[in-house]
Amino acid sequence: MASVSIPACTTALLLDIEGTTTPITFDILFPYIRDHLEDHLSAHWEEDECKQDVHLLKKQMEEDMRQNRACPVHTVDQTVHTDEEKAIREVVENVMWQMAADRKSTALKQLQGHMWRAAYTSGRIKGEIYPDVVPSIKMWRERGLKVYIYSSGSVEAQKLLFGHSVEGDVLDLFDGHFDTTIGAKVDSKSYERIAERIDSQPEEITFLTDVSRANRPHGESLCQTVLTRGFVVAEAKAAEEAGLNVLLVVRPGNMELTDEESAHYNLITSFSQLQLTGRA
Ligand SMILES: CSCCC(=O)C(=O)COP(=O)(O)O
Ligand SMILES: [Mg+2]
Repeated sequence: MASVSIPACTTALLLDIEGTTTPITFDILFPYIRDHLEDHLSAHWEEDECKQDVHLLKKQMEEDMRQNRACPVHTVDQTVHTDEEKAIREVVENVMWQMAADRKSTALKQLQGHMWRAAYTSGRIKGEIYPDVVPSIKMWRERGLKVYIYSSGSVEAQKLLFGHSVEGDVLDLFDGHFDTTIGAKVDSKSYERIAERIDSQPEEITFLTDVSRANRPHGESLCQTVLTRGFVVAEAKAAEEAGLNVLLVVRPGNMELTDEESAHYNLITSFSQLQLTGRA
């Protein structure tokens, strides 16, 4: 395995989760949402947290409609009798649609985090982490580097995943967490804000991520992707624009890179390939 050097001025590593520290298939977490969504909404509909989640989802739907983004047309099924059942069906429909399109809206991610909480704390699910991740982070920290997470998953969901991982509670490996409340991962301003928040210059940060452009669900045209997501620029490009050093992480199941991207970015298949040149 070839090693890849990071600039000697690097003081911090910023890590994506899905496709970078954790398998992209997420074959436990996302199916859990699909299987339990309706029951979760029915059980917690009158509680403040659930009301806030639904409020945020409704604001997102309104924004999507204002932006002329494709969204589900409500086709409430005939078995639905009460206003509450109808409202729940509409939320379910919208959430399923957002998940099918792999939307990264703060509203969706907040609801998912709240739903996963009970499953993690009861031990029903555990956060997946690739085996090279924990030893590498420990080594980077021993060499004086700070390590942060920046994921579309909410900070609460991030902490649940690393706090209840297959390797136990590894939360103390991280110096901080960022999610889309600081800005979208495809917006270069988000990376500038993170640099400011961690008191670093952008060029002192190395960002490890899997996504170089918008994920396009299988069979969807580029035009559909632009309509449903409202962007085609990706997080690697946005981070680069902000002045960060970017490494693309190639893991099983990640989106295939174009020849141009493979030539442009430094690629790693394991964190253990990172070489900390010029550091004590
Ligand atoms: C934090 S666990 C859930 C991850 C998630 O919901 C997600 O969308 C991952 O996106 P990422 O930015 O880590 O690729
Ligand atoms: Mg990712």
